[in-house]
Amino acid sequence: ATVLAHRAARTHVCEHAYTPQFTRQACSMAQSLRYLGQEEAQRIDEELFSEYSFSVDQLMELAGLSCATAVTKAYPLQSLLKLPPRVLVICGPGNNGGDGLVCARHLRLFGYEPAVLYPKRPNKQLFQNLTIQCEKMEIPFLSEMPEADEVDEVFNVVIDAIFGFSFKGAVREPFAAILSTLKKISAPIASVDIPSGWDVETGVSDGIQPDLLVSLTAPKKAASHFQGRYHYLGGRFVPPALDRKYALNLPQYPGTECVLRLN
Ligand SMILES: NC(=O)C1=CN([C@@H]2O[C@H](COP(=O)(O)OP(=O)(O)OC[C@H]3O[C@@H](n4cnc5c(N)ncnc54)[C@H](O)[C@@H]3O)[C@@H](O)[C@H]2O)[C@@H](O)CC1
Ligand SMILES: [K+]
Repeated sequence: ATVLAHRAARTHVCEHAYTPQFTRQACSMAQSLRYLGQEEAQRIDEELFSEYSFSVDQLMELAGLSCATAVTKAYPLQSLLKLPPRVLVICGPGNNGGDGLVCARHLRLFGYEPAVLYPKRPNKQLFQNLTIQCEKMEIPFLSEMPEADEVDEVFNVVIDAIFGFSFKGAVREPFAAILSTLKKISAPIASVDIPSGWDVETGVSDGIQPDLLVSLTAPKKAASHFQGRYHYLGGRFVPPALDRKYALNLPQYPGTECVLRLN
């Protein structure tokens, strides 16, 4: 019965795919999980807010929770060698950084000891609220990026929530210096949505090399160059009609899980 239901669901994807040129061949290609281009990811993001009436706060909460959950699966508390179980969360100036703040708050609730570096804070209520929530959770905010050897001495994992799918061009300061420190550390890096500094579609060869990548909503094209140990899909909030419209072909998340391991 499960197999039949699965087949029926796939047929459904094909019949409702929206592009007029959606041929039988494209239809069969769409059976595997789609990796999105930059503009497509931005369009889907926009549609979630405009057509599907989600608020940014809602999706950010689910995205950040997914990231914290993936971190607990890849680096369980009991496996950490450096105690206390400190984790460094580096947040950028956009929504990827917001996911990082949410992730830090959940990691604290899960028993980790996150510290946040948030050097460029947008003047928006949403980010101010997320910052206050972290402070109230007794999460320290660092005033500067620690040196590479200090990171390795103190932190078990570094969460990279610097840039997501809107990153473009050469990295500007202070993030260029932060990313160059991250290239020197040996502690594992867990990237939120995109490894920061990577071109969203082509990736880059001399960038940071995360050990964990949490792709949100659907992987972006750069994720095909990911060589770390853990690739998770998170952001379990996509309505079926949106999945069909963009032929995302999202896999079934197991049970009540908010993440799914892809590799
Ligand atoms: N629809 C979705 O799939 C969701 C997306 N979310 C997150 O939102 C992210 C996208 O957020 P945004 O569109 O705000 O953008 P980003 O967070 O990717 O980054 C935009 C910020 O980075 C700066 N920036 C861009 N290029 C730069 C460069 N070369 N040097 C220095 N600064 C640069 C921009 O000025 C802007 O402040 C996703 O990757 C994901 O993490 C989640 O919060 C919620 C759901
Ligand atoms: K990132």
